[in-house]
Amino acid sequence: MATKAMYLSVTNQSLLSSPATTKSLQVRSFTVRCSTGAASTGVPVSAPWKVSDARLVLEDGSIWKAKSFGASGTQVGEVVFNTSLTGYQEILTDPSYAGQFVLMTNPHIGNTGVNIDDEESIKCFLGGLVIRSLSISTSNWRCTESLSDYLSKRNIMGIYDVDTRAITRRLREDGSLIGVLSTEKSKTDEELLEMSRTWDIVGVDLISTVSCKKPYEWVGKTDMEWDFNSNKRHGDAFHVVAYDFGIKHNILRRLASYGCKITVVPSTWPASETLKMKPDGVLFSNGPGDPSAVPYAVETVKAIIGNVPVFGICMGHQLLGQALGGKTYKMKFGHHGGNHPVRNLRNGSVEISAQNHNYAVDPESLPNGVEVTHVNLNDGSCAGLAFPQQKLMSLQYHPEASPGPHDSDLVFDDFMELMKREKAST
Ligand SMILES: NC(=O)CC[C@H](N)C(=O)O
Repeated sequence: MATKAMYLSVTNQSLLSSPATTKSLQVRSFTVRCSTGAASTGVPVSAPWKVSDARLVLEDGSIWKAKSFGASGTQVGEVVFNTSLTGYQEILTDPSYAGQFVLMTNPHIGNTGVNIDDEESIKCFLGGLVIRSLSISTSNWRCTESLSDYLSKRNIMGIYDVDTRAITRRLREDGSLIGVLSTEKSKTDEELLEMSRTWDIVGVDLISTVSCKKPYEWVGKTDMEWDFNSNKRHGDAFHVVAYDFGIKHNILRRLASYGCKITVVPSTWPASETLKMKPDGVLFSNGPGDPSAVPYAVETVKAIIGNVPVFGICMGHQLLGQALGGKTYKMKFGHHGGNHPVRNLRNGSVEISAQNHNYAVDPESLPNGVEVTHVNLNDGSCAGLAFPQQKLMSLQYHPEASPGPHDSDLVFDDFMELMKREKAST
């Protein structure tokens, strides 16, 4: 197996570096001879490299031949591109990607394998993974499994050897597209195209498919060696109720590291039950899909705001925007990556942030008194809100993420301050 992988590497590299087909063909015959010894017997052998066995059919009619890894089958989803250089495991386990295929623009994926510490939830909720090149070996001291085995066990489809740059350009020009991934030869291109054109992600409640089913307590903190802001803690122990719309574990770890006692509740948990618990604060989490498709969650948020300090992250921010009377809209291709510059309008500083969203709050639609606190510097879209009168703060991006920079982590301090002020005033 290792030998086969080695030859695949040689073949692929040569194909990439040489424009001459003859040269790549020479390398291929070299691979056959050396890996099987068949040349000496003259017996023809099947190619030791993997041939295209999967298709990605986009709703615009384009068909992309690819090689499969992970699960087989047929799956429909919205294709989004993510520009992060690292963190594919956190992306795979971020429940906000439910219903979507993530295309990584970084061409080389799988090189650090996967490990037991980087999971952001209990499973992979995304529809599939689309990459240019699948690393043939893993090299990382924390690695416990290869990406390929990991996806197979979780029944998630992946494809590689596909022109991710060309697809990304198409998504940038035309906006997000629905696609169908298939390894099933029996399905025609037309059938797959029809599937992509009849499925939609807009207006679908996806948070109910990822949320926990009953409340639970969370105690795990960020591992000390990864905790960059531990000297800033002031030692108060706040009780936070965290609404699980698809919550990432690192949000919970960060709150635990700040000394919070955390009760995680399902997306349908009634506001009245939350208020009965008399929490010091409520967190509305990230989550998948269209914020307009979950009016019950908006009603819950509406019933809670004003009563206790609240913090919304991503989907939570969008639901707060709607609960305040504002509107959300679908962006052309959204923001998915680990290096989005955001300006904090309160102090003028710029944060490099991790982002993953296709929807945004329209600041023009918000009532007077609501302050836009953060702006995405790539396109000027709203990246954060505050409404001090209602003890409310929110971010459209991910302060808990660690794409390299930890610039946004201090916002958890702001949430602690909000709860501290409220506690002192009551
Ligand atoms: N990460 C999130 O919470 C994503 C929010 C929402 N599903 C969007 O795509 O905009």
